[in-house]
Formats: sequence, structure tokens, C-alpha cells
Amino acid sequence: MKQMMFIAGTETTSITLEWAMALLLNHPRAMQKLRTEIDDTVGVHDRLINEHDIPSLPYLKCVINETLRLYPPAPFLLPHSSSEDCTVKGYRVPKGTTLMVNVWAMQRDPKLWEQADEFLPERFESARPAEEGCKYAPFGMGRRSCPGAGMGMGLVCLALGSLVQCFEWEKEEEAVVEDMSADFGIALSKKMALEAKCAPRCDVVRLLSNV
Ligand code: HEM
Repeated sequence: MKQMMFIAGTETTSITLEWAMALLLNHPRAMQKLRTEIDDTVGVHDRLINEHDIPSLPYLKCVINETLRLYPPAPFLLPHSSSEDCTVKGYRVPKGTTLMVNVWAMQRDPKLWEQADEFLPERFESARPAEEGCKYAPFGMGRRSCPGAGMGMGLVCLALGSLVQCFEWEKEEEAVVEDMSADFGIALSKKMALEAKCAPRCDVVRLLSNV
């Protein structure tokens, strides 16, 4: 069980972080808006962002929700199996059928989302992910949805928030950052591993030594 939680919890969070950083590097206005929110709420020099700051950082959550919409780390969720014969919208599903849910397609469906392929974190400012019904499900749905959703969001918030709070970021190689193609499999990873340059904006060593 411990091993399963480790596997399920590490790749999903690291993949989300990589996509989020790539999206922010390609959208400097969003990067600046996020940095301003963190600077205004947490500051730059005195302390590192911590879990108590997360409720006061709505745009950080919008950025992560929008990243999970465009690049859900588990694009087909996990395979499920019907426990009974049933009929769904006229389709007969015999007991024992393996069911895959294509959340990647649902979350980019232009019938469900305006400017579906665009990175617009602001779309989550008014919408609450839990109220988006079946069109937004990066953690799955129902009884077998991700038990680590809260922890996963918290980890990505802290990791992304720290990277933006502590460093100035620049693209290393335009082509690599701008190429947002994905490797589709059980996990949706970035085909070209992200490379970026960073420079400390605050006394990172002193701040980290206080952790
Ligand atoms: C951004 C972070 C994460 C994302 C996007 C994510 C997403 C998912 C998804 C889509 C599923 C399958 C749900 C389904 O098939 O309906 C799942 C299952 C699971 N996740 Fe996560 N996850 C994340 C983080 C974590 C963390 C941090 C942990 C644990 C520490 C975790 C533990 C698990 C476990 C144990 C399952 C299997 C649940 C079952 O089979 O009933 N996940 N996750």
C-alpha cells in the first residue's frame, strides 16, 4: 500500500509541476500575476511560502487547476471494471467490461469549454473545480477517485509557489519550452523535458536554512 501511494503520488505531482512551469514560461503575464500574488501575500525576503498561505493564494490554485485541465497526469484515469450488466445512454455494458475515461478529451472539448486549448487560469476564478461536474476530473470521480487529491494539490501549490517566490525564470531553449507535445501513456508527460534558467531573487540559502 505504501509503495502504491508512493508511485501514485510522486509521478503525478512532478508531471504537474513540469507542465505548470512550462505553461508559465510560455505565458509571462500569468507568471507575473502569480509572482505579484505571492509577493503581496508572503513577501520575498523574510520567509518561504508554507501551507498556511495556500488559502490566501487563489491565483496559484487557478494556475494549477488550469494546468490539470490541459495536461491531466492520468489522461485516461485508471482502468475500471463494471460490477454489473448495465445500460448507459443506450449502450449495453456487460458485467466485467474494462472502462477507460478519456478525461483529456473531456477537459479540452470545445463544446464544454470556451477557448478550450488556451491556457486561461482566470476561468477558474469564478468556477469552483468541484462544481464543474463531469467535465473536469483530473483526480477521477466517485468512490475510486484519487484519495491523495488534497495532498497532491497541496504539494504542487507549495513546490510551484516556492519556485516562483525564490527564482527569476527564463527559457533555456525556446523550442524545447514552446514544444508542448505530450507522450500519451498511463501518464501524460512532456515529450521534451523542460529546461529553464533560474537566478535567485531572494536570499534563498538563508531562507532554506530556516526550514
Ligand atoms: C497532482 C497530483 C495527483 C493527481 C492529478 C492524481 C490523479 C489520480 C487519478 C486520476 C487517479 C485514478 C482515479 C480514477 O481512476 O477514477 C488516482 C488514483 C490514486 N491516487 Fe492520485 N493523483 C495525484 C496525487 C496523489 C497523491 C499525492 C497520492 C498519495 C499520496 C495519490 C494516491 C492515489 C492512489 C492510492 C490511487 C488509487 C486509488 C484507487 O484505486 O482506489 N495520488 N490519482
